[in-house]
Amino acid sequence: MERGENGGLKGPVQVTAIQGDVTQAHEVAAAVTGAHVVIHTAGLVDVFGRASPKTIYEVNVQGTQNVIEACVQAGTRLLVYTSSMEVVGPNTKGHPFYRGNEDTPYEAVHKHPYPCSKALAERLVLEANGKKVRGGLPLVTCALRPTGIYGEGHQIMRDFYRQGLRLGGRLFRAIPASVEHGRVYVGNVAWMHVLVARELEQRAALMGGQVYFCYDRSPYKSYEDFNMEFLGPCGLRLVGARPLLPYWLLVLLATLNALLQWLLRPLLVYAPLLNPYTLAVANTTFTVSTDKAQRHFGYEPLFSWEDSRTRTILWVQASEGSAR
Ligand SMILES: NC(=O)c1ccc[n+]([C@@H]2O[C@H](COP(=O)([O-])OP(=O)(O)OC[C@H]3O[C@@H](n4cnc5c(N)ncnc54)[C@H](O)[C@@H]3O)[C@@H](O)[C@H]2O)c1
Ligand SMILES: C[C@@H](CO)CCC[C@@H](C)[C@H]1CC[C@H]2[C@@H]3[C@H](O)C=C4C[C@@H](O)CC[C@]4(C)[C@H]3CC[C@]12C
Repeated sequence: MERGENGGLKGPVQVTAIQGDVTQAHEVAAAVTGAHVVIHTAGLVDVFGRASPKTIYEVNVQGTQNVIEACVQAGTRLLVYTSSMEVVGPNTKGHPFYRGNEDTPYEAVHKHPYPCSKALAERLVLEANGKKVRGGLPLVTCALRPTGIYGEGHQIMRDFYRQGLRLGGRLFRAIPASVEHGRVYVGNVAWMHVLVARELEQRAALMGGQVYFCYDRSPYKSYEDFNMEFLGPCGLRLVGARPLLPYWLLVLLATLNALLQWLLRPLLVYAPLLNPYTLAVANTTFTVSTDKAQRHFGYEPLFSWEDSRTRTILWVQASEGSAR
């Protein structure tokens, strides 16, 4: 194997897939045994009410506890956790977080099961830093907090695309363009994980117990305007310079959806995109501006904004065939 541009090993890599459920401690233990570093990214991402709060807790919190325990038992010293921006916010009060960093004061108050579970899991991971693993050495942990991830495989982007096609090539603005929402390209999120995994051992004193926002040079825009960076070149247009529906009506629709979800629960899972929580997230400014990852472990985005945009557009276009 030779060294690549970024100093990493280049060439074929052997991957062994081990399938397992993080809620099953013995399955996690089997997967972790013999590992030098663990990147724990598994999670139940549900802000739509598809899964019960109990299931979200079991996967995201109990699952993370199982991963920590497996590291301790197996003597694995390095643990990287995929947390989320939602551990910080937007909070239930709708306070904006504008170009914030890891040290920006913010009242992180959550009620929804998903951010609550991510916050609890992140705390478990950070508190486990320094815990003795088998063999007596200390565990070194850190947490990465991506903002809204986009790129190939982004299901919600595909859903918006299909909806736009059904509506004759149009989407209708619901959120003011002035509300900025942080986004990061999936390849850069992955790259940041790889760098942390690579550097954590050497820089344990600096990086152990730390949190890092995942960021790149994607532009600051509203959720809908950002999506149009990809959906526009795929033939869709966003109608309206301002939201077409007044905010109070969106709140009413979101509340009706929540009520319907509750009423229909015994019969079926009704989980539309719009609910009071997703509306609040989409309608609250949350953007990150930081260089902590660069300072601590030399992170630079692997994919430029232009590359990230092109790759995402190509993926959306490729999904067109299956959309019709
Ligand atoms: N999508 C985002 O915008 C975003 C933003 C910030 C953080 N995150 C975090 O990134 C991680 C990956 O999210 P994603 O958006 O790729 O979601 P995803 O649903 O595509 O990936 C989650 C993965 O976890 C696996 N998983 C779920 N339950 C499991 C279980 N019980 N045992 C083992 N594996 C299980 C799924 O099979 C899936 O492969 C999650 O931890 C999520 O909280 C996502
Ligand atoms: C009101 C609609 C008009 O078009 C738009 C609704 C969009 C919402 C469904 C999404 C807006 C923001 C998204 C979330 C955000 O990007 C960050 C997240 C963090 C991550 O850990 C999980 C996914 C998510 C919660 C993401 C989910 C979808 C949105 C709420």
